[in-house]
Amino acid sequence: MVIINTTNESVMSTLLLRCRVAAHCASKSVRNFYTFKKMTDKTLDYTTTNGLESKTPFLIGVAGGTASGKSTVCQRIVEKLGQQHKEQTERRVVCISQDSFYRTLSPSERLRAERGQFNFDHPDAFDDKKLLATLKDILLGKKVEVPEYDYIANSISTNRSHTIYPADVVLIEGILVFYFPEVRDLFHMKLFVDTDSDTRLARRVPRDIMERGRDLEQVLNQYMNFVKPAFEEFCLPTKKFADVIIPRGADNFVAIDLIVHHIWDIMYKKRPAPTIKVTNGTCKPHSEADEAASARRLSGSSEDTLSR
Ligand SMILES: Nc1ncnc2c1ncn2[C@@H]1O[C@H](COP(=O)(O)OP(=O)(O)O)[C@@H](O)[C@H]1O
Ligand SMILES: O=c1ccn([C@@H]2O[C@H](COP(=O)(O)O)[C@@H](O)[C@H]2O)c(=O)[nH]1
Repeated sequence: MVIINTTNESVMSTLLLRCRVAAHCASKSVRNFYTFKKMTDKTLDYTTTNGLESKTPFLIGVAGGTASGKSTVCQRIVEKLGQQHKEQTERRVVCISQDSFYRTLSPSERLRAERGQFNFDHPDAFDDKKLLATLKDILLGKKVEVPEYDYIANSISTNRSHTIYPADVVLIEGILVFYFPEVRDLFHMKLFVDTDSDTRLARRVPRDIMERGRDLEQVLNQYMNFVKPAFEEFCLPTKKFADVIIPRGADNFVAIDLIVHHIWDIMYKKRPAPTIKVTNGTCKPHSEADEAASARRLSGSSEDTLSR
C-alpha cells in the first residue's frame, strides 16, 4: 500500500499517473516498467543544456521514527539513481542526516547523556537554526560542510565532516525534520517512513549495542523513558505533513520505485526545476504551482489521504 497525501499536487498527480500506468502495464503483462534507467555520463550533461532556471536542488525531507529505515530508504534512492559509486564531487543526489545538527551539550547535559539520561528525541536537543541556515545555503547552490555525528561520544565529531557539493537532489533524513515549521517549509517533497514500533525497537536494540556502544539495559531504559514518548509527542504528529507515506520502509519496493521515478522526472524532464528565491533571508517557492501548494500546506488541508 502506498499512501499519498494530497498536500503537494505535483507530487500526487505524478504518483497517481504512475499508479494508473503501472496498473495498465500489469494488465497488459508489460514487463520491466519499473526497470529504472540508470544515469549515464551522457545524461549527466543534461542540466547544463536543458535551460533549467537555476541549480536550485530539489530538497527532500525524510522523516520517521528511530530505526524506521530512513537512512536505508535514502540509500536505496541513491542506488536506484546510480549515484552510490560516484565521487562526492560528482554526485547529483546526496544525503544528509539531521543527527549532524544535534546541538552542543553543556557539561551537566553531557554527564546525563553518558548515563543514558539525556533526551535526544526532544526538539530542544537539535540546533534547528543551524539546520535551517545549512539548508538555505544548499538551496542557494552553496557548498556546505556537515559534521559527522559520533554516537559513542554523544556529540558532533570535531574532526570528521562531509563536504556537500551542489547537487540536483538533496535528501535530509531525521526523526524531526518536519517538526520545525521553517525547515519543513523548505522541502519540495516530504516522505514519512512508517514502520511499526515493534519492528523499530527490534532493529534499534542490536544497532545501538553493536554500532553505538550501548548495553541492553541502557538501550531499553532510553527507549522507554525518552524515545517512545518523544516519538508519540513530536515525531508521529508530523506524519500529516508528508506528501508520501512509505509503509514498511525499504521493504516497500513499489513506493521507492514511484519516488525514484518522480525524482528522475524532476532531474531530467525539460521543465524548470522548482526554484527557491531567497529574499531577506527567507526562502520562497518560485513557481505558481509551488506557491499554490505552499498555500494549501499553510491552510492545513493536508489531512485527506488516498490509499491503494
Ligand atoms: N527493511 C529492512 N529490513 C531489515 N533491516 C532493516 C531494514 N531497514 C533498515 N534495517 C536495519 O535497521 C536498522 C535501522 O535502519 P536505518 O535505515 O538506519 O533506520 P533510521 O535511519 O530510520 O534510524 C539498521 O541496522 C538497518 O540495517
Ligand atoms: O547521542 C545520541 C544521539 C542520538 N541518539 C538517538 O538516535 C536516534 C536518532 O537516530 P535514528 O538513526 O533516526 O535512530 C534518536 O532516537 C536518539 O535517541 C542517541 O541515542 N544518542
